[in-house]
Amino acid sequence: MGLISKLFGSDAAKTLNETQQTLFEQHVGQLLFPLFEQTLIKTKAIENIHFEKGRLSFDLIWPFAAKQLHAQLNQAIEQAVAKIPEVTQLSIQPITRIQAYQTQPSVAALPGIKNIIAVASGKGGVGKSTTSVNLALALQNQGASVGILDADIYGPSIPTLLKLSGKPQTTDGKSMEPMESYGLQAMSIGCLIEEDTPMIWRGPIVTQTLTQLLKETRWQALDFLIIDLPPGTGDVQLTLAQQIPVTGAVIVTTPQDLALIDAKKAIKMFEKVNIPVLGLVENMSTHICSQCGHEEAIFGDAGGLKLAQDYNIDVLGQLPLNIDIRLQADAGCPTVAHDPTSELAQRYITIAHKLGAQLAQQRKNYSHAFPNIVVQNS
Ligand SMILES: Nc1ncnc2c1ncn2[C@@H]1O[C@H](COP(=O)(O)OP(=O)(O)OP(=O)(O)O)[C@@H](O)[C@H]1O
Repeated sequence: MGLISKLFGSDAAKTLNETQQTLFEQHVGQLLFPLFEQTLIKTKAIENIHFEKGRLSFDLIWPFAAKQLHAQLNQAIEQAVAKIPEVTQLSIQPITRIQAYQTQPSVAALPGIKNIIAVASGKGGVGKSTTSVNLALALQNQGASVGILDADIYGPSIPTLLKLSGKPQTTDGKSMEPMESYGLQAMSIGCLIEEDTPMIWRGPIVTQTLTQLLKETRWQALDFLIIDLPPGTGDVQLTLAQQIPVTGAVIVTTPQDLALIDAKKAIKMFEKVNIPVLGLVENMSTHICSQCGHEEAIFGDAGGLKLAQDYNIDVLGQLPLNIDIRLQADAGCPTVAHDPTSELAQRYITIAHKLGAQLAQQRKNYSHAFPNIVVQNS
Protein backbone atom coordinates (compact mmCIF):
# COMPACT_ATOMS: atom_id res chain seq x y z
CA MET A 1 0.00 0.00 0.00
CA GLY A 2 1.44 3.37 -1.05
CA LEU A 3 1.94 6.23 1.37
CA ILE A 4 -0.90 8.21 -0.12
CA SER A 5 -3.42 5.48 0.44
CA LYS A 6 -2.34 5.31 4.06
CA LEU A 7 -2.67 9.05 4.40
CA PHE A 8 -5.71 9.76 2.34
CA GLY A 9 -7.61 6.49 2.30
CA SER A 10 -7.75 3.56 -0.07
CA ASP A 11 -9.87 5.39 -2.67
CA ALA A 12 -6.79 7.31 -3.69
CA ALA A 13 -4.82 4.14 -4.15
CA LYS A 14 -7.50 2.74 -6.43
CA THR A 15 -7.55 5.80 -8.60
CA LEU A 16 -4.06 7.32 -8.65
CA ASN A 17 -1.15 5.22 -9.84
CA GLU A 18 2.04 4.85 -7.82
CA THR A 19 3.90 7.69 -9.60
CA GLN A 20 0.95 10.03 -9.32
CA GLN A 21 0.61 9.25 -5.63
CA THR A 22 4.27 10.00 -4.96
CA LEU A 23 4.08 13.28 -6.87
CA PHE A 24 0.87 14.25 -5.11
CA GLU A 25 2.44 13.62 -1.76
CA GLN A 26 5.62 15.52 -2.67
CA HIS A 27 4.06 18.54 -4.31
CA VAL A 28 0.57 18.94 -2.85
CA GLY A 29 0.98 17.22 0.50
CA GLN A 30 3.98 19.35 1.43
CA LEU A 31 2.26 22.70 0.84
CA LEU A 32 1.66 24.86 3.92
CA PHE A 33 -1.53 26.61 4.99
CA PRO A 34 -1.08 30.40 4.92
CA LEU A 35 -0.24 31.76 8.40
CA PHE A 36 0.15 28.21 9.57
CA GLU A 37 3.42 26.38 9.47
CA GLN A 38 2.16 22.86 8.93
CA THR A 39 1.82 20.84 5.77
CA LEU A 40 -1.45 19.61 4.35
CA ILE A 41 -0.35 16.06 5.08
CA LYS A 42 0.59 16.79 8.69
CA THR A 43 -2.77 18.43 9.32
CA LYS A 44 -4.61 15.60 7.49
CA ALA A 45 -6.18 18.30 5.39
CA ILE A 46 -7.04 16.21 2.36
CA GLU A 47 -10.06 13.93 2.36
CA ASN A 48 -12.17 12.09 -0.21
CA ILE A 49 -9.51 12.21 -2.88
CA HIS A 50 -10.72 10.87 -6.18
CA PHE A 51 -9.25 10.60 -9.66
CA GLU A 52 -11.21 9.61 -12.73
CA LYS A 53 -10.76 10.34 -16.41
CA GLY A 54 -8.15 13.02 -15.78
CA ARG A 55 -10.25 14.76 -13.14
CA LEU A 56 -8.75 14.98 -9.66
CA SER A 57 -11.02 16.07 -6.83
CA PHE A 58 -10.71 16.24 -3.07
CA ASP A 59 -11.97 18.00 0.04
CA LEU A 60 -9.53 20.45 1.62
CA ILE A 61 -10.12 20.74 5.35
CA TRP A 62 -9.22 24.16 6.72
CA PRO A 63 -8.62 24.01 10.48
CA PHE A 64 -9.38 27.71 10.87
CA ALA A 65 -11.87 30.13 9.36
CA ALA A 66 -10.14 31.93 6.52
CA LYS A 67 -12.34 31.90 3.40
CA GLN A 68 -10.45 34.85 2.04
CA LEU A 69 -7.22 32.83 1.98
CA HIS A 70 -8.69 29.86 0.14
CA ALA A 71 -7.88 31.19 -3.33
CA GLN A 72 -4.21 31.65 -2.40
CA LEU A 73 -3.81 28.00 -1.35
CA ASN A 74 -5.96 26.72 -4.21
CA GLN A 75 -3.64 28.46 -6.63
CA ALA A 76 -0.57 26.86 -5.05
CA ILE A 77 -2.31 23.48 -5.25
CA GLU A 78 -3.13 24.04 -8.94
CA GLN A 79 0.53 24.72 -9.65
CA ALA A 80 1.57 21.62 -7.72
CA VAL A 81 -1.01 19.43 -9.42
CA ALA A 82 0.26 20.57 -12.82
CA LYS A 83 3.36 18.49 -12.09
CA ILE A 84 1.32 15.27 -11.89
CA PRO A 85 0.96 13.49 -15.25
CA GLU A 86 -2.48 12.85 -16.72
CA VAL A 87 -4.31 15.22 -14.37
CA THR A 88 -6.19 17.55 -16.67
CA GLN A 89 -8.85 18.89 -14.34
CA LEU A 90 -8.84 19.80 -10.66
CA SER A 91 -11.71 20.32 -8.26
CA ILE A 92 -11.04 21.38 -4.65
CA GLN A 93 -13.85 21.60 -2.10
CA PRO A 94 -12.64 23.73 0.80
CA ILE A 95 -14.35 22.87 4.10
CA THR A 96 -13.85 24.83 7.33
CA ARG A 97 -13.69 22.40 10.23
CA ILE A 98 -12.80 23.97 13.55
CA GLN A 99 -12.10 21.58 16.37
CA ALA A 100 -12.81 21.97 20.05
CA TYR A 101 -9.56 22.83 21.77
CA GLN A 102 -8.64 21.73 25.23
CA THR A 103 -9.51 23.92 28.21
CA GLN A 104 -9.14 23.60 31.96
CA PRO A 105 -9.49 19.87 32.77
CA SER A 106 -11.67 20.47 35.80
CA VAL A 107 -14.31 22.39 33.82
CA ALA A 108 -16.76 20.51 31.62
CA ALA A 109 -17.44 21.59 28.03
CA LEU A 110 -20.74 23.36 27.39
CA PRO A 111 -23.34 22.01 24.99
CA GLY A 112 -23.38 23.73 21.63
CA ILE A 113 -20.02 25.49 22.11
CA LYS A 114 -16.69 24.21 20.81
CA ASN A 115 -14.47 27.06 21.97
CA ILE A 116 -14.82 30.05 24.27
CA ILE A 117 -12.60 33.07 23.65
CA ALA A 118 -12.56 35.76 26.34
CA VAL A 119 -11.86 39.30 25.16
CA ALA A 120 -10.44 41.38 27.98
CA SER A 121 -8.82 44.69 28.75
CA GLY A 122 -7.45 46.02 31.96
CA LYS A 123 -8.74 49.54 31.47
CA GLY A 124 -12.24 50.59 30.45
CA GLY A 125 -13.05 52.42 27.26
CA VAL A 126 -10.17 51.06 25.19
CA GLY A 127 -12.56 49.57 22.61
CA LYS A 128 -12.91 46.04 23.93
CA SER A 129 -16.60 45.65 23.05
CA THR A 130 -16.10 47.18 19.61
CA THR A 131 -13.20 44.80 19.00
CA SER A 132 -15.14 41.78 20.37
CA VAL A 133 -18.10 42.32 18.12
CA ASN A 134 -15.99 42.99 15.01
CA LEU A 135 -13.81 39.97 15.78
CA ALA A 136 -16.94 37.81 16.13
CA LEU A 137 -18.26 39.13 12.81
CA ALA A 138 -14.88 38.62 11.14
CA LEU A 139 -14.66 34.98 12.29
CA GLN A 140 -18.17 34.42 11.02
CA ASN A 141 -17.49 36.19 7.72
CA GLN A 142 -14.58 33.81 7.23
CA GLY A 143 -16.62 30.66 7.75
CA ALA A 144 -16.99 29.99 11.48
CA SER A 145 -20.21 29.68 13.42
CA VAL A 146 -19.99 32.35 16.12
CA GLY A 147 -21.83 33.65 19.16
CA ILE A 148 -21.14 36.55 21.47
CA LEU A 149 -21.90 36.83 25.17
CA ASP A 150 -21.89 40.22 26.81
CA ALA A 151 -20.32 39.64 30.23
CA ASP A 152 -20.43 43.30 31.11
CA ILE A 153 -23.36 42.96 33.48
CA TYR A 154 -23.12 46.57 34.75
CA GLY A 155 -22.68 48.23 31.35
CA PRO A 156 -23.89 45.94 28.55
CA SER A 157 -23.12 47.37 25.13
CA ILE A 158 -23.67 44.40 22.80
CA PRO A 159 -27.43 45.14 22.34
CA THR A 160 -26.53 48.58 20.94
CA LEU A 161 -23.59 47.36 18.91
CA LEU A 162 -25.67 44.61 17.28
CA LYS A 163 -28.95 46.52 17.31
CA LEU A 164 -30.66 43.74 19.27
CA SER A 165 -34.29 44.39 20.00
CA GLY A 166 -37.03 42.47 21.79
CA LYS A 167 -36.58 39.86 24.48
CA PRO A 168 -35.12 36.37 24.08
CA GLN A 169 -37.69 33.64 23.46
CA THR A 170 -38.07 30.50 25.51
CA THR A 171 -39.63 27.23 24.50
CA ASP A 172 -39.41 25.37 27.81
CA GLY A 173 -39.56 28.19 30.35
CA LYS A 174 -36.08 27.23 31.59
CA SER A 175 -33.69 28.16 28.82
CA MET A 176 -33.48 31.03 26.33
CA GLU A 177 -32.95 31.01 22.61
CA PRO A 178 -30.01 33.25 21.68
CA MET A 179 -30.81 36.56 20.04
CA GLU A 180 -29.60 36.86 16.48
CA SER A 181 -28.01 39.66 14.51
CA TYR A 182 -25.94 39.66 11.30
CA GLY A 183 -25.88 35.85 11.60
CA LEU A 184 -24.29 35.96 15.06
CA GLN A 185 -25.96 34.34 18.07
CA ALA A 186 -25.91 36.79 20.96
CA MET A 187 -26.90 37.15 24.59
CA SER A 188 -26.65 40.05 27.00
CA ILE A 189 -28.24 41.08 30.27
CA GLY A 190 -29.19 44.17 28.28
CA CYS A 191 -31.71 42.00 26.38
CA LEU A 192 -33.50 41.13 29.62
CA ILE A 193 -33.78 44.50 31.35
CA GLU A 194 -34.96 47.95 30.34
CA GLU A 195 -32.24 50.12 28.82
CA ASP A 196 -32.23 52.70 31.62
CA THR A 197 -32.33 50.23 34.53
CA PRO A 198 -29.08 50.37 36.51
CA MET A 199 -27.76 47.02 37.73
CA ILE A 200 -27.15 47.55 41.43
CA TRP A 201 -25.85 44.09 42.27
CA ARG A 202 -23.07 42.73 44.39
CA GLY A 203 -20.32 40.48 43.03
CA PRO A 204 -21.84 37.03 43.72
CA ILE A 205 -25.08 37.94 41.96
CA VAL A 206 -23.14 39.32 39.02
CA THR A 207 -21.14 36.12 38.59
CA GLN A 208 -24.24 33.99 39.06
CA THR A 209 -26.00 36.04 36.39
CA LEU A 210 -23.10 35.61 34.02
CA THR A 211 -23.00 31.82 34.41
CA GLN A 212 -26.78 31.71 34.02
CA LEU A 213 -26.67 33.79 30.85
CA LEU A 214 -24.00 31.49 29.50
CA LYS A 215 -25.48 28.17 30.52
CA GLU A 216 -29.17 28.88 30.08
CA THR A 217 -28.83 30.11 26.54
CA ARG A 218 -29.36 27.38 23.96
CA TRP A 219 -26.28 28.10 21.83
CA GLN A 220 -26.50 26.27 18.52
CA ALA A 221 -23.40 24.52 17.15
CA LEU A 222 -20.90 27.31 17.77
CA ASP A 223 -17.27 27.05 16.72
CA PHE A 224 -16.59 30.09 18.88
CA LEU A 225 -18.34 31.91 21.64
CA ILE A 226 -16.71 35.30 22.16
CA ILE A 227 -17.15 36.59 25.69
CA ASP A 228 -16.90 40.36 25.96
CA LEU A 229 -15.60 40.78 29.49
CA PRO A 230 -16.05 43.87 31.61
CA PRO A 231 -12.82 45.83 32.15
CA GLY A 232 -10.63 44.93 35.10
CA THR A 233 -9.54 41.81 36.90
CA GLY A 234 -12.33 41.11 39.36
CA ASP A 235 -15.08 38.62 40.19
CA VAL A 236 -16.25 37.98 36.66
CA GLN A 237 -12.79 37.05 35.45
CA LEU A 238 -12.27 34.69 38.40
CA THR A 239 -15.62 33.06 37.73
CA LEU A 240 -14.46 32.48 34.20
CA ALA A 241 -11.36 30.69 35.35
CA GLN A 242 -13.19 28.54 37.86
CA GLN A 243 -16.42 27.62 36.17
CA ILE A 244 -16.27 28.29 32.46
CA PRO A 245 -14.23 26.27 29.94
CA VAL A 246 -12.16 29.01 28.28
CA THR A 247 -9.91 28.17 25.34
CA GLY A 248 -7.96 31.40 25.49
CA ALA A 249 -8.02 35.14 25.97
CA VAL A 250 -7.45 38.12 23.69
CA ILE A 251 -6.22 41.33 25.29
CA VAL A 252 -7.30 44.69 23.89
CA THR A 253 -5.33 47.78 24.81
CA THR A 254 -4.52 51.25 23.56
CA PRO A 255 -0.85 52.24 23.33
CA GLN A 256 -1.33 54.68 26.21
CA ASP A 257 0.78 54.07 29.36
CA LEU A 258 -2.27 54.04 31.63
CA ALA A 259 -4.01 51.39 29.55
CA LEU A 260 -0.82 49.35 29.26
CA ILE A 261 -0.37 49.15 33.02
CA ASP A 262 -3.86 47.67 33.31
CA ALA A 263 -3.37 45.40 30.29
CA LYS A 264 -0.31 43.94 32.07
CA LYS A 265 -2.52 43.17 35.06
CA ALA A 266 -5.00 41.40 32.80
CA ILE A 267 -2.22 39.33 31.18
CA LYS A 268 -0.87 38.35 34.59
CA MET A 269 -4.32 37.44 35.81
CA PHE A 270 -4.86 35.06 32.89
CA GLU A 271 -1.40 33.60 33.52
CA LYS A 272 -2.34 32.97 37.14
CA VAL A 273 -5.55 31.22 36.27
CA ASN A 274 -3.86 29.28 33.46
CA ILE A 275 -5.88 30.61 30.59
CA PRO A 276 -3.56 31.04 27.59
CA VAL A 277 -3.37 34.56 26.17
CA LEU A 278 -3.76 34.03 22.43
CA GLY A 279 -2.76 37.51 21.40
CA LEU A 280 -3.06 41.23 21.78
CA VAL A 281 -4.97 43.80 19.75
CA GLU A 282 -3.68 47.35 19.86
CA ASN A 283 -6.67 49.62 19.38
CA MET A 284 -6.55 53.33 18.59
CA SER A 285 -2.90 52.86 17.55
CA THR A 286 -2.82 56.01 15.48
CA HIS A 287 -5.24 58.70 14.41
CA ILE A 288 -5.55 59.51 10.74
CA CYS A 289 -6.97 63.01 10.21
CA SER A 290 -10.07 62.76 8.04
CA GLN A 291 -9.28 66.25 6.66
CA CYS A 292 -5.63 66.02 5.69
CA GLY A 293 -4.73 62.32 6.09
CA HIS A 294 -1.96 63.07 8.60
CA GLU A 295 -1.30 60.07 10.85
CA GLU A 296 -0.49 60.71 14.48
CA ALA A 297 0.18 58.37 17.42
CA ILE A 298 -1.92 60.34 19.88
CA PHE A 299 -1.94 57.61 22.55
CA GLY A 300 1.79 56.96 22.25
CA ASP A 301 3.91 55.01 19.84
CA ALA A 302 3.57 51.20 19.59
CA GLY A 303 3.09 50.71 23.35
CA GLY A 304 0.95 47.61 22.77
CA LEU A 305 3.58 46.10 20.52
CA LYS A 306 6.25 46.60 23.17
CA LEU A 307 3.99 45.06 25.82
CA ALA A 308 3.36 42.03 23.59
CA GLN A 309 7.10 41.66 23.08
CA ASP A 310 7.82 41.91 26.82
CA TYR A 311 5.29 39.19 27.60
CA ASN A 312 6.01 37.09 24.54
CA ILE A 313 2.47 37.44 23.22
CA ASP A 314 1.49 37.60 19.55
CA VAL A 315 0.20 40.88 18.18
CA LEU A 316 -2.98 39.96 16.34
CA GLY A 317 -3.42 43.41 14.84
CA GLN A 318 -3.64 47.16 15.20
CA LEU A 319 -6.64 49.40 14.61
CA PRO A 320 -6.45 53.13 14.05
CA LEU A 321 -8.64 55.58 15.90
CA ASN A 322 -11.09 56.12 13.11
CA ILE A 323 -14.40 57.92 13.14
CA ASP A 324 -16.04 55.28 10.91
CA ILE A 325 -15.42 52.56 13.52
CA ARG A 326 -17.17 54.71 16.12
CA LEU A 327 -20.03 55.83 13.89
CA GLN A 328 -20.74 52.31 12.60
CA ALA A 329 -20.60 50.87 16.12
CA ASP A 330 -22.98 53.54 17.43
CA ALA A 331 -25.36 52.88 14.54
CA GLY A 332 -25.54 49.17 15.45
CA CYS A 333 -23.81 48.07 12.26
CA PRO A 334 -20.18 47.35 13.22
CA THR A 335 -17.44 47.88 10.64
CA VAL A 336 -17.23 44.23 9.49
CA ALA A 337 -21.02 43.99 9.05
CA HIS A 338 -21.11 47.41 7.37
CA ASP A 339 -18.63 46.52 4.63
CA PRO A 340 -16.37 43.48 5.04
CA THR A 341 -14.27 44.59 2.09
CA SER A 342 -13.33 47.96 3.58
CA GLU A 343 -9.76 48.57 4.66
CA LEU A 344 -10.82 48.76 8.31
CA ALA A 345 -12.91 45.57 8.19
CA GLN A 346 -9.97 43.80 6.58
CA ARG A 347 -7.89 44.57 9.66
CA TYR A 348 -10.43 42.74 11.83
CA ILE A 349 -10.52 39.87 9.33
CA THR A 350 -6.73 39.57 9.50
CA ILE A 351 -7.01 39.47 13.30
CA ALA A 352 -9.55 36.64 12.97
CA HIS A 353 -7.21 34.72 10.65
CA LYS A 354 -4.27 35.09 13.00
CA LEU A 355 -6.33 34.08 16.02
CA GLY A 356 -7.67 31.01 14.22
CA ALA A 357 -4.27 29.97 12.90
CA GLN A 358 -2.74 30.49 16.31
CA LEU A 359 -5.33 28.19 17.86
CA ALA A 360 -5.02 25.58 15.16
CA GLN A 361 -1.28 25.58 15.72
CA GLN A 362 -1.79 24.96 19.42
CA ARG A 363 -4.07 22.03 18.76
CA LYS A 364 -2.12 19.96 21.24
CA ASN A 365 -3.73 19.11 24.52
CA TYR A 366 -3.46 22.00 26.92
CA SER A 367 -4.34 19.92 29.92
CA HIS A 368 -0.72 19.54 31.04
CA ALA A 369 -0.47 23.30 31.35
CA PHE A 370 -3.53 23.37 33.56
CA PRO A 371 -3.00 22.40 37.14
CA ASN A 372 -6.20 22.20 39.13
CA ILE A 373 -7.20 25.77 39.63
CA VAL A 374 -7.67 26.88 43.18
CA VAL A 375 -8.83 30.47 43.35
CA GLN A 376 -9.81 31.76 46.72
CA ASN A 377 -13.02 33.68 46.95
CA SER A 378 -12.53 36.70 49.13
N1 LIG B 1 -10.64 52.10 16.73
C1 LIG B 1 -11.58 52.95 17.11
N2 LIG B 1 -11.76 54.13 16.46
C2 LIG B 1 -12.71 55.00 16.86
N3 LIG B 1 -13.54 54.81 17.88
C3 LIG B 1 -13.41 53.64 18.56
C4 LIG B 1 -12.45 52.64 18.22
N4 LIG B 1 -12.59 51.59 19.06
C5 LIG B 1 -13.60 51.91 19.89
N5 LIG B 1 -14.08 53.13 19.61
C6 LIG B 1 -15.13 53.88 20.30
O1 LIG B 1 -14.67 54.08 21.64
C7 LIG B 1 -15.75 53.99 22.56
C8 LIG B 1 -15.45 52.92 23.60
O2 LIG B 1 -15.42 51.68 22.95
P1 LIG B 1 -15.95 50.35 23.62
O3 LIG B 1 -17.29 50.55 24.22
O4 LIG B 1 -15.78 49.27 22.63
O5 LIG B 1 -14.86 50.21 24.77
P2 LIG B 1 -14.79 49.18 25.97
O6 LIG B 1 -13.34 48.98 26.23
O7 LIG B 1 -15.61 47.98 25.69
O8 LIG B 1 -15.46 50.00 27.12
P3 LIG B 1 -16.05 49.49 28.54
O9 LIG B 1 -15.77 48.02 28.66
O10 LIG B 1 -15.32 50.31 29.52
O11 LIG B 1 -17.52 49.78 28.45
C9 LIG B 1 -16.99 53.70 21.74
O12 LIG B 1 -17.65 54.92 21.47
C10 LIG B 1 -16.44 53.12 20.43
O13 LIG B 1 -17.28 53.37 19.32
